[in-house]
Amino acid sequence: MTAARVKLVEVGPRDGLQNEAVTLSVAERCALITRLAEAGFTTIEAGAFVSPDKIPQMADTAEVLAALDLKSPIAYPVLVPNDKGLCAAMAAGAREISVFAAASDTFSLKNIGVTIDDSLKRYEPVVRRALDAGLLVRGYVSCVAGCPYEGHVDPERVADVAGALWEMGCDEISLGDTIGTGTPNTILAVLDAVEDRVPVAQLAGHFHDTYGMASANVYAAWRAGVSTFDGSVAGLGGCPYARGAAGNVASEDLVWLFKGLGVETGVDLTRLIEVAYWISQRLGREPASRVARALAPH
Ligand SMILES: CC(C)(COP(=O)([O-])OP(=O)([O-])OC[C@H]1O[C@@H](n2cnc3c(N)ncnc32)[C@H](O)[C@@H]1OP(=O)([O-])[O-])[C@@H](O)C(=O)NCCC(=O)NCCSC(=O)C[C@@](C)(O)CC(=O)[O-]
Repeated sequence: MTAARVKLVEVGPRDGLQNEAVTLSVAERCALITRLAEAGFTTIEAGAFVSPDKIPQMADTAEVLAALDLKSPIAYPVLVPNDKGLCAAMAAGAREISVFAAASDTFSLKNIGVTIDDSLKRYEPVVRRALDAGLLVRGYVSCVAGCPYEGHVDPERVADVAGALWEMGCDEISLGDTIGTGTPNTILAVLDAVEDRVPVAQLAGHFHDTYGMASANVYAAWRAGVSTFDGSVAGLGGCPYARGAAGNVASEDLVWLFKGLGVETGVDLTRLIEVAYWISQRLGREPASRVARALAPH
């Protein structure tokens, strides 16, 4: 059953900016978030409470949250890797957090310094505490269609990690094709395995566009019943622990794709493209999205 309305999660201010060479100021990060909200996004990933030594672009996420209206209907989730991150997120007033695991041990070790099993043990009390405090919790699984270090990833491994996060109480599980090697068949095999453990309505597709397959993967996942998709304005970003990985599917591509399918997103494409050009100029790059380039503002 395909959804007539999809939820688009704008991850540019986190996943996008975390891998850009230019580190933006808090004011610029807030301006980006505000413009994305004005374009119609209702969920905007606002930052990450991770080590500033590892990801300097996400330093001062508490200051970003302090400048946002956290009581507005717009959700501003933040990444949290451990209890220290949760404490900081809660102190900053976050109402939604995301924990992030992987389906590859090597990637997990490079990204967060622990194996998959140890990460799940670490997340269990973090998720419980966040839920007890009334926060919403998303669980990410990286490398669902391939790992930059280990290559092939077994869909059953993805299902085990997604299932473990779901059983911890996560409200939503986002399946990350971190290096963008997936094609529709790969993604459908992953969904097939994961759906035995997590209801499809609670899944999100998080596809990077390294090989230009992200929109095809979104379409396949939507046809398979997924109705939440992550995207990044202008296709910003990548992952610091996956060298060569391109950014997320551009949010402009998502809006264009779903517009063509007659599916409601709530996002104004013209305003979004203005934001794509504004942030790209600030970062000294071109928007990665061909939709944005085709519809470039004069
Ligand atoms: C996970 C850690 C923190 C472990 O880092 P660690 O070094 O193993 O942790 P530690 O406990 O040994 O602590 C070392 C230092 O980090 C500090 N520290 C410890 N925790 C925190 C924290 N929460 N916030 C701030 N500082 C922290 C801690 O206080 C200490 O400081 P020191 O005493 O040396 O001054 C580190 O490896 C880290 O921050 N890694 C960055 C992970 C990251 O942000 N990756 C990118 C996001 S994931 C992604 O992009 C994929 C995704 C989600 O988009 C989906 C997809 O596309 O696949």
